[in-house]
Amino acid sequence: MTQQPLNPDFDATVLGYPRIGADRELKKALEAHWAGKISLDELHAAAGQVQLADLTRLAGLGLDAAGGALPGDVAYYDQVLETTAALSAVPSRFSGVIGERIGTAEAFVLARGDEANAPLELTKWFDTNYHYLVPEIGPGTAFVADPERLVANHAAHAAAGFELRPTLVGPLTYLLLAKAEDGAPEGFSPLERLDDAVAAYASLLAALGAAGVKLVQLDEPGLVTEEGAKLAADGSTVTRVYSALAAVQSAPRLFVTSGYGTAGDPARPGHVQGELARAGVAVVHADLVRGAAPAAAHLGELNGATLVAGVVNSRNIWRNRLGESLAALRTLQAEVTEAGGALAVGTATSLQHVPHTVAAETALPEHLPAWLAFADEKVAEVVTLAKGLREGDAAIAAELAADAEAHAARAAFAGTSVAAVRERLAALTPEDLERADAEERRAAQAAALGLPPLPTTTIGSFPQTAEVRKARAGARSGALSEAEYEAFLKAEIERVVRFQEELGLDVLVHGEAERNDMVQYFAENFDGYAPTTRGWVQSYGSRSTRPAILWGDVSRPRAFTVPWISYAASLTEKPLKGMLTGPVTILAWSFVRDDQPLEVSAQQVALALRDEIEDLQAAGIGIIQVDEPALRELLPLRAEAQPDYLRWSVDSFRLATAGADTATQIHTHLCYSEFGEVVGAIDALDADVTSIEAARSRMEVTGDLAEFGFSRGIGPGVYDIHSPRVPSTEEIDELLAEALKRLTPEQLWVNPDCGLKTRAYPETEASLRHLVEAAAKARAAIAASV
Ligand code: MET
Ligand SMILES: [Zn+2]
Repeated sequence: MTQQPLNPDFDATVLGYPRIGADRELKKALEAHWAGKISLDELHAAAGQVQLADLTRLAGLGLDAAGGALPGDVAYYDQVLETTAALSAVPSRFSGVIGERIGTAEAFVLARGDEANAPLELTKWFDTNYHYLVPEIGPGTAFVADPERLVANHAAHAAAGFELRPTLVGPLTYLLLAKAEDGAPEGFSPLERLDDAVAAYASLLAALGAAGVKLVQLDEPGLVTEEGAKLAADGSTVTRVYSALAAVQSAPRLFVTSGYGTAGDPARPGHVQGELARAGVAVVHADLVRGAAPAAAHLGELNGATLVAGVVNSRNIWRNRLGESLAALRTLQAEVTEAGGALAVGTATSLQHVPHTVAAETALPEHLPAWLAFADEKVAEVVTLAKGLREGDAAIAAELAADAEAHAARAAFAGTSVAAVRERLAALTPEDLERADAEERRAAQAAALGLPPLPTTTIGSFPQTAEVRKARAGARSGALSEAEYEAFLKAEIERVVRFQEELGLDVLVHGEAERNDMVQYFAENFDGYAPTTRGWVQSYGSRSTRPAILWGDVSRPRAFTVPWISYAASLTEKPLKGMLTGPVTILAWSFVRDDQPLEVSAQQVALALRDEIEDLQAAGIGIIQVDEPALRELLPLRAEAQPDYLRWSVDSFRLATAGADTATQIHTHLCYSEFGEVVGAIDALDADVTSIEAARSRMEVTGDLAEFGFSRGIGPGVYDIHSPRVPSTEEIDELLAEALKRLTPEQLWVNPDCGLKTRAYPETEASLRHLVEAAAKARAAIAASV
C-alpha cells in the first residue's frame, strides 16, 4: 500500500452542509423574526447556535476542524443572496429602500420584498429542487466588497477552534445566474460586468486574508452549463479571472468547486481543474458522481494543487459503494501524485440537498435505514474513504464489510425486484402509449361532458385551512380515529363542492384536503416507496420539503384516490375532475433509487397511475388530470442529454394515461417553469387539455403553443395564485383577450395558474368570482361575434 502524502490542509471535506438545523431551528428563528417575535440580535444568536451545532457535529464525525476542512457556508436565506450581500450588489429598483450596504435586514427586503417592491425572483439552482434569489445586474450596478459578515462569522468560530473556509458563489457562476435588471439596454448581459465584479471579489479576498482566513471556497458550478463551458476553453475567461484572484496580495488560498456535472467540455474532463491550478488556485474540485473523473492528461497540469475528488453523492440518500469509490480514488491518487498534486476526498456538491441524519428517522421500514446515508452519514463516508486511502483497506475493514453487507442485502431484498412489476413492464408494447385520434376523442368528450365554450375550472387543491391541517395531524397522531377523519374529510369535500357550485365553475374538483403534499401522498400509497418523518431538505428561504424515498419496485396495492374523488362526484351534477400527480413529478420530488435508470422507475410509477386511472374511470369519473409541474425541472442541463430525457418523460406520461377511454378527458397541468423551450414535449404528452402557469408572463406561453400548432385544449392561468392579491375582472378580461389572439375559443379553458392550497378563502373566493365573470363576458362576446 502506498503512503502518499495527502493534502497539506485536509484529506477529507464536504462542500457544504444543510443549513436549516437538525430540527429546522433556523426556519423557526427566521419566521419568528419576520413575525416580529424575535429581534435581529436574537436571530443572529439562534443562527450562530445552529452553525455551532453543525460544526461540532462535523468535527465529531472526523473533519479536520483546524485544517480548513469545515465549510463556512453560512446563509440565512440563500447562498446566492449572501454573495449579493458580500458584493453590495443592490438592484437599482431597491436603491430607494436599501442604502449602499446589504446587511441582514436589507437582505430580507430583497428576499421577501416590501409594500412597493416585489422580491427578487426565485429560480431553481441547477437541476435541483433548491431555489436561489436571482441577482439583478445592470450596467450601473455597484460592486463593493462587504467582508464584514464573512469576517465576523470566521472570527466567531475560530475562537471555538473551528477554522472555517468562508464560502461564496464564484464570480463566473454569480453572473451566469444573474439576470439583466429591468431597464438595462437591450442585449445587456450581466457577464459584461465581470471585471467590476472580480475587482470586488479581489477586495473581499484581501480583507479575508487580512483577517487571518487561510482558505476561501468559491463555488463555480456554472461551469458545467453550456454557457459556462464556453468560459472555460484554454486561455479563457476562467484563466483570466482566477489568475487575477489568485494574485491578490495576502489573499487566502483559493478552493474552487464545480459540481452538478462535468465542468467545461465534457469530452475533456479535468481541463478546467488544470486551468484553475495553472492560474494559481490551490485546491480544485471535480464532481465524480454527475461528472466524469478528470482525465490523467489534464491532471498533469495540477502542479502542486490539491484535487478534491467529489466521489460521495450529495444529491441522493443512498449509502456509498465504498469499495468501488476506493478503487476509483486509488487510480486518481496515483495520477495526481505522479503529477505532483495531492488528492482529498469530498462530496459531489454541497450536502444541502439531503436531510441531516438517518438516525433521526423512526418510522422507516425496518430494512431501509441500513441502505441509506443522509448528510451526517455521508460525512462519515468521506472520512472513511480518506482513511482507507491513507492507511489501506485494513484500516477500514469493518466499514467495508458493513457496506458490502448492506448492498448485498439491498440487492437481494424481495421488494427491490418484484417479478409481477418486471413482467408487466416487459410485456409493454408501443400501442400501450397510444390513445384514439385526438379529433375522435374531442368529439366523444364533447358529447359526454356537454361543456360550454371557455369552460372554467381550478387546478385541484383548495385552501388548506388550519382545520384541515389539524385534522390531518390528528389522524397521524391518533387523536382522530379513522372514522372521525373520514367524516371530517367528507364534510370538507362537500363544503368545497358546494362552494364551487355556488361560484358557478363548470368543472369541479374534490379539493385535495386529504393530501399533505402532492407527491408524498402518492409515496404513502404505493409499494416500494417510504416517506420520511424528519427528512427535511431546504427548498428556498425558510421552506423545506420532505422528499419520500423510492427504494423498490413500485406498484399500487389498492385504489386510494377513488373513494374521495367518487364521493365528491356523487354530490354534484357537474363534471368532477379527478386529480393525480404524474410520474416525472413524483420522481422529481422524491429521492429515487440509484440502481436502475430513472426511465424504469418512471414506467413503474406510470403503471401504478394507469391502474388508478382505470379505477377512477370505472367509478364514473369522466375527466382526470395528471399534474406534471416538474416536467421541465428534470430537463438535463446539457443539450445533448435532453432528447433522451424528453422521450422517456413523455412516454411515461402517455403510459400512465393512454389506458383512458376515448370519452375520458385527460388533463395535465404544468407550472413553476418557463415551458417555451419544451412545447414539443407538451404536445407529445397528448393530453386533451393542458393548464399552464401564464398569468405573470401575460400569456406568453400561448404564443409558443400557437406557433407550434398545438391544437388541443389549453388553460393558460389567468390568476397568479402565488400571492394573496385578487385580480380584477378587467385584468382577467384582458388576459383572455390576449390568449384569444392566438388560441381558438374551442381550445381555451379558464383557470388559475396553479392549485389554491397556499391561499386563504377570502381572496380565493373573490378571485374565482372574477374569473367566472370574465369567462362569462368572453363567452357572450364570442357568441355575439358569430
Ligand atoms: C404544483 S402543481 C399543483 C397541482 C395540484 N393539483 C394542486 O392543485 O395543488
Ligand atoms: Zn401548479
